[in-house]
Amino acid sequence: MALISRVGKRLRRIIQRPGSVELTRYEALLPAVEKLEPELEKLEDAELTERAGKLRDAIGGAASFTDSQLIEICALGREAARRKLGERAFDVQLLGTMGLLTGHVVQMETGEGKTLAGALAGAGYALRGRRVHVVTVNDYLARRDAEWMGPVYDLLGVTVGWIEPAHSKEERKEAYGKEVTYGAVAEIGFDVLRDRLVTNADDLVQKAPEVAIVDEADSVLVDEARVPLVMAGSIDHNDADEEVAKIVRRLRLGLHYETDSEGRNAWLTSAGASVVEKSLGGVDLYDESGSDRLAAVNVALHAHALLTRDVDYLVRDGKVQLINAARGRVAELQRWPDGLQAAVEAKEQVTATDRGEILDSITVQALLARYPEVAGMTGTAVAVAEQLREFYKLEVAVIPPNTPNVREDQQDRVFASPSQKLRAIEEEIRTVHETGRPILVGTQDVAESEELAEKLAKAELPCVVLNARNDAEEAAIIAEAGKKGAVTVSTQMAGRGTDIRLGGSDGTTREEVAELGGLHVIGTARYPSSRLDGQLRGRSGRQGDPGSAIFFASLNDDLVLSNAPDLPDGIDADTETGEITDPAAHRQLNHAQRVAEGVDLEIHRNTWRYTRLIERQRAELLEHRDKVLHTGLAAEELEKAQPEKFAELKEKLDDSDRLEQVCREVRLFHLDQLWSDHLAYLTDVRESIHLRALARETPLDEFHRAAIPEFHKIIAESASRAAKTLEEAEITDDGLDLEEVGVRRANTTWTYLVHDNPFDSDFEQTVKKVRSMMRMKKS
Ligand SMILES: Nc1ncnc2c1ncn2[C@@H]1O[C@H](COP(=O)(O)OP(=O)(O)OP(=O)(O)O)[C@@H](O)[C@H]1O
Repeated sequence: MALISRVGKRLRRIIQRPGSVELTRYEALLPAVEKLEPELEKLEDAELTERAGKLRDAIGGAASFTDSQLIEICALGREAARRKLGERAFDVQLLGTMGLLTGHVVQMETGEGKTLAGALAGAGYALRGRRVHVVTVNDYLARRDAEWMGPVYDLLGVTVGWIEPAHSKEERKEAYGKEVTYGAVAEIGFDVLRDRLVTNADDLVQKAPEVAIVDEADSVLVDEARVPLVMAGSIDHNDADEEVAKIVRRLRLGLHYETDSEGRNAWLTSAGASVVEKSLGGVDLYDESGSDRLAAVNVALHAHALLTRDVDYLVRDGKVQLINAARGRVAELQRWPDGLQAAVEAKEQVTATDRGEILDSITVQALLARYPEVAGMTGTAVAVAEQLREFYKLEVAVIPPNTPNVREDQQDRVFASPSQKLRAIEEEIRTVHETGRPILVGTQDVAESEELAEKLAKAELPCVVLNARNDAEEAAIIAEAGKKGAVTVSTQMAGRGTDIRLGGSDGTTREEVAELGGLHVIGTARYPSSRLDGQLRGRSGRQGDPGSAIFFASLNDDLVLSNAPDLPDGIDADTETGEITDPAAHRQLNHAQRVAEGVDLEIHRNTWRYTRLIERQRAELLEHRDKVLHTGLAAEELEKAQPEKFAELKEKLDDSDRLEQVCREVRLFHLDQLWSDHLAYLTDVRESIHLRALARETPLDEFHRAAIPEFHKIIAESASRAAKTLEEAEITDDGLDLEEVGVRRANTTWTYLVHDNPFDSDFEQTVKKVRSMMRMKKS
């Protein structure tokens, strides 16, 4: 017995990956959940709802769940799902639900039923009296999951809603009024930003945040964490310098400009600078008067030299559309910072989009930090366990699969050059295709997927391409990707949430395809993150299906060149095929990926250090703004500052609510304006700190020194500006003529996400530092 328990413990340690929480506590509750089943099965629907209501009465307002409450929630949830979806929640799904209810990020493999596990947790939190937001990665999933799980919530007596971009303010208010609200992360964030600008408390759509359950948690909490969501306003137009774009287009790499090996920076050589100066009519770019022009040239050069069409962006419908590298999809709503966006638009000669003053912004990380309780679910959390702990204080719980994964993950094949690698990939596709097994090839970008498809067509190996350009056909392509003989070439798009069923949509040849060995996945290069590799592999072997996966790589792939270019000596390649079997080559490849991941983490850390100060300032400001919004503070202050004019206004309006509202609008106008100016100032400081860093000052300290005193002026300044407005504005029948004194809010506002800001902070230094640190560690 003792031996069995020792072996069991050891086995558990192996299964229980490092960095994950013990599941024993939850597993021990499963028998009790099962025991309740016959009793609950006998209840009428109404009785089941009533029982959930009793649980609500017992636990409403509690700070956490006791074991018996977890048991009751799981038992009621399992029964509700069985009745309403015809799906009795598996034990592993209930482990996921319990992990979520205790504030963890649960790792459940693809296709294991996270949607239901998340919904039962949503219902559990709601019964404890918490308002829940289930945060999804896109609008489609928000609606799909809310509608799909709606009947389960309903039976448990919990109200549910969702938000999507087309929703009106009223519809949003209603959706946020439900106990559980599903919404895409961007949409929830935009509502937060819009709420921050209302001048009348009745216009608020959200209530205070309480619980967030984040779907695809690694993607949202880590990959997209530093992406700012922006709310902009005003009406001016973007004037990209087309003349500069035209000049820069003629410049040649090596002669007129250089780039660093990571492709992050580009700069003019002296020959390049003199060509530009001459073309601009003999200006001196480097004297004081030329600095605007120099900035425009630098941005245009960045757009020209470092951003590549069909890799970083597409040009579709006369618009520049950014590609999200991690997902391989068009990044809806995203744009680069203004200058760069305009420069790329000028480079591609498409109509410039509007530019606006940033009214407010929030990063995804700061958005989630607002929730006192956060939990998440994803197929790949362990690889980012450290970051989840560091940035969110979240622990990972690894839930075992319901059916064991039997996919065969084959050893990478490494080649000396990309062309030798490509030849081997073609050969692999041909060999496997001849067996009839379906094949999914994952490429790094749109351009590569198209080149490969062309090459395969020439070799009489027809394939279907799925990339950001034809994302509308995604569902149809994926539906048939598991058919016998199918060859699908896809960018990272097929990485997440895509369900490739063996045998294709009708499933008639499922058994035959399974017998052949299932789906074979081929990666054409390792991704900059092992999680992306894992997601591609995960397309095969879903829910116990047979399948296999293999990655091809070359020591001249971008990943290696950018992150670990110094190869150890004495690595030999096969003279004919270029294949390298030396384990040192594999080590180099893994090392390059670890460096890339390290760089990414360091950038995340660095961005967070800056944003943290801004977030603290924002929180302080919002506290004050809330007071102005909900009380008569503005009126009191203005009465004190301008008693005579205030008395005049009071007499005219003869309605204290109206009087308070007029004062509030004036005061909030100035407060919001000052905050927007402050944000612009902080951006300037951050950019100029780059130069100060060269003067050996610590950039972050410098940033704080510049940012803190300016912030402390805002509240007092907004009060004194409001007093001045009251003094100067003419009193009219319905208040003050504010337009006349320039108090006019932006008449159009819009929201977008900023794509990784390449000019951010001390980016380059960070990258170099991490890279050399990683090299030192290795040697
Ligand atoms: N307990 C269950 N019994 C039977 N089928 C289930 C059960 N739970 C989930 N399913 C089914 O499994 C499929 C996958 O579920 P779901 O989409 O929630 O998986 P997932 O974990 O979110 O996958 P992905 O990571 O690919 O998004 C669905 O068709 C769902 O109906």
